[in-house]
Amino acid sequence: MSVAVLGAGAFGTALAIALARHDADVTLWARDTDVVRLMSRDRQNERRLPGVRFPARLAITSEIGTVASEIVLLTVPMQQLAGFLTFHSATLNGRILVSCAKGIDLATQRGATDIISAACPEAQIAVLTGPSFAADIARGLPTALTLACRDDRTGAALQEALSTPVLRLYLSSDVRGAELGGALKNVIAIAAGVVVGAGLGDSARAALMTRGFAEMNRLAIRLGAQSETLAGLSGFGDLVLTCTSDGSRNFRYGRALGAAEKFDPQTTVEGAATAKAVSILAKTLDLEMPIAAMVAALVDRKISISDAMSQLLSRPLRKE
Ligand SMILES: NC(=O)C1=CN([C@@H]2O[C@H](COP(=O)(O)OP(=O)(O)OC[C@H]3O[C@@H](n4cnc5c(N)ncnc54)[C@H](OP(=O)(O)O)[C@@H]3O)[C@@H](O)[C@H]2O)C=CC1
Ligand SMILES: O=C(CO)COP(=O)(O)O
Repeated sequence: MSVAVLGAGAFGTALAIALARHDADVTLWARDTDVVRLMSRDRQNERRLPGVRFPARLAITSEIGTVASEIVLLTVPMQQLAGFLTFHSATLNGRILVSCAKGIDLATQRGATDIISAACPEAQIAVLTGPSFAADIARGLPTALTLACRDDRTGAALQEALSTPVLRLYLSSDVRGAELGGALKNVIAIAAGVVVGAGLGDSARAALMTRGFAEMNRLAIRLGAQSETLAGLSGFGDLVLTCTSDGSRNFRYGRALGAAEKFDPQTTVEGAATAKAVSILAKTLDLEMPIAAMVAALVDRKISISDAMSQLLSRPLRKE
């Protein structure tokens, strides 16, 4: 079995390592020839996933045209996905494309699978998502993810091809629910970080996670997702992980906002743009998404932390 992973960030590198360790022929593609040269020389991704050696079956390339695998994992960040596909759709059309990005495109307010199917209409599309830090996958720690695909046979084949003894994939046909769970939990993770950074305590964080989960469901179900999917690994599972762990960049970013501390602007924080996309969607769909609106306003520095909190706390009392 051969798999290509396009995008040599932390997640793409970790998946490539995990699959190559488990006897797959894996090609990891990066756009930058210097990065490819260094990874080939050092047999590790020093910048994005330092300290984890590449298995022998992991090949590295900057030549996307030489990538022959039928199964292709797309691991570039969400806000770069549409631009990436503009360049590479001819190469990728007709293959099995597995979306691994967690976000909503700000320019179009569309999820990854809609962006992929618009660029590559002949491709078969799946979503791989769930609670999984790149560092954990790369270390071979046990991880469980959702593999969502509308076509049952392709989904089952991908589940088989991409599972390893420590990377367990659960199959779903709810592509919309899987991609929205992964996208929306990042927004709530930023808000959870804000609560912790502002010193509001763990009880407030638990309340925010719970109300955030209700908000995730509200939007996702309106967009055609199934509530069972949101309650699974791709929604609730990933929400728990990213709202409670320092390993999450979204959580750390929110915590820095809440504590008025600096944060490295080069870090990938998918929830920031996604919160803005969600706020636009909420207006269009006439949905109440107060936590996403608060995160969007905080990201753009349109509101102070204390004003954000008092706005949330002064909302009318209502039934749960
Ligand atoms: N890290 C994690 O633990 C997890 C991440 N994810 C998801 O995976 C996605 C990627 O995240 P992650 O790997 O962590 O991100 P990183 O910040 O580690 O790396 C981003 C990578 O994307 C590459 N990239 C950016 N734009 C383009 C482009 N236009 N064409 C080609 N490559 C590009 C960058 O290349 P360059 O260095 O040249 O800029 C870099 O290698 C996100 O949606 C994230 O939510 C999902 C689960 C876990
Ligand atoms: O999605 C992730 C874990 O499942 C990674 O979260 P961060 O992007 O917040 O680091």
